[in-house]
Amino acid sequence: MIDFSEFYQQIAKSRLQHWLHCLPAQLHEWQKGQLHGDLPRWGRALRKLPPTNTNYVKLTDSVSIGRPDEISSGEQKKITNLLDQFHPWRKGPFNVHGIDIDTEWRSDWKWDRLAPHISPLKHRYVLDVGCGSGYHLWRMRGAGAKMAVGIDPSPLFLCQFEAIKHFSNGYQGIQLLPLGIEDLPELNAFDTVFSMGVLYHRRSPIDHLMQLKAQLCDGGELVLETLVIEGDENQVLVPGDRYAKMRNVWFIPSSAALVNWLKKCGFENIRVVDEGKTDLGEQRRTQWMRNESLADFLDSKDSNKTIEGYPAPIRTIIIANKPVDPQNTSLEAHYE
Ligand SMILES: Nc1ncnc2c1ncn2[C@@H]1O[C@H](C[S@+](CC[C@H]([NH3+])C(=O)[O-])CC(=O)[O-])[C@@H](O)[C@H]1O
Repeated sequence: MIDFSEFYQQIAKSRLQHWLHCLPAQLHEWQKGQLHGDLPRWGRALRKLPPTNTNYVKLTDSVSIGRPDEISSGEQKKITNLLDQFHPWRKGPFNVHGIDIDTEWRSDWKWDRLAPHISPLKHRYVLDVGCGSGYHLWRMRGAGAKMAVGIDPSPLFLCQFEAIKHFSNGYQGIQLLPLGIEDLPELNAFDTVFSMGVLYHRRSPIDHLMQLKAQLCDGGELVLETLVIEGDENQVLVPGDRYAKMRNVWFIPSSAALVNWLKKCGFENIRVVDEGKTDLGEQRRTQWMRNESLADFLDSKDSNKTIEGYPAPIRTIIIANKPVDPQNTSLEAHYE
């Protein structure tokens, strides 16, 4: 249904080549398990997307692929209708041949907050864990990453990614894989690993941090973005049944507590580079995401509280490094 063979060819020549011992079999199993879900329907919509031909792939300030004047108005309508079959579009925005996919989240705002603080991505191998539709993967390539790999178990987000990629005229060095963090072997190969909006969904956040560390090469950089509460290093919120109507929220620490967790996991050079309340303009209902959004998750009389009475979402960005192991010779020395 989804063809990953070109990606396998790309990584066969790279420092990720050791991943090939398990990845193709894993993805084959995954596709077999999707036969009775929505993937076949989304796959049909993907195959109906008309071929277009562009060399316009702009990834620096936005994700804009293809110019408006490269397609007819009839094609524009057809593409818009097909893209709408991948509703709800949560992470973006994307512009495809002038079609503005105004997603629920302004993921570009998050990118703008973190970009000044991270090590330059030029020539780096980067992994984005829980990458959603892959919006940030495109921005990582735009910032010069040699290869941007995203993992996200949701088949819808894979199809959204493939839909955008369809228009990019064979653009390489970027791929979303339908895997969870728990499915990865210890690759110890990425220069930068991003985990954004994932930690609070994990039942075991310390294991999550250790799994992220196991993907980094020595000295590599972790960019961790997650929900936090205000408070000192001893404060952690474990919400009841729901937090902001989400059922799958487990641990919301303070930034100070999270710094301690990272220390405990053996990270170094840990710094909080940004912390702020989520703005109603950053997560909202749009014509491409017609379900409930942040305004519906907050107390209508007090926007400092969620509808359950918990503190409204505050998000932190923390950067840390995996220590260099003096015993370990650099991966770079082995490949390329
Ligand atoms: N086990 C797992 N492993 C990896 N990903 C997972 C797992 N479980 C769920 N996810 C994925 O993690 C993403 C979290 S959203 C952040 C998107 C982007 N990073 C953003 O910063 O905007 C945050 C939110 O919407 O609450 C979803 O796409 C899940 O499918």
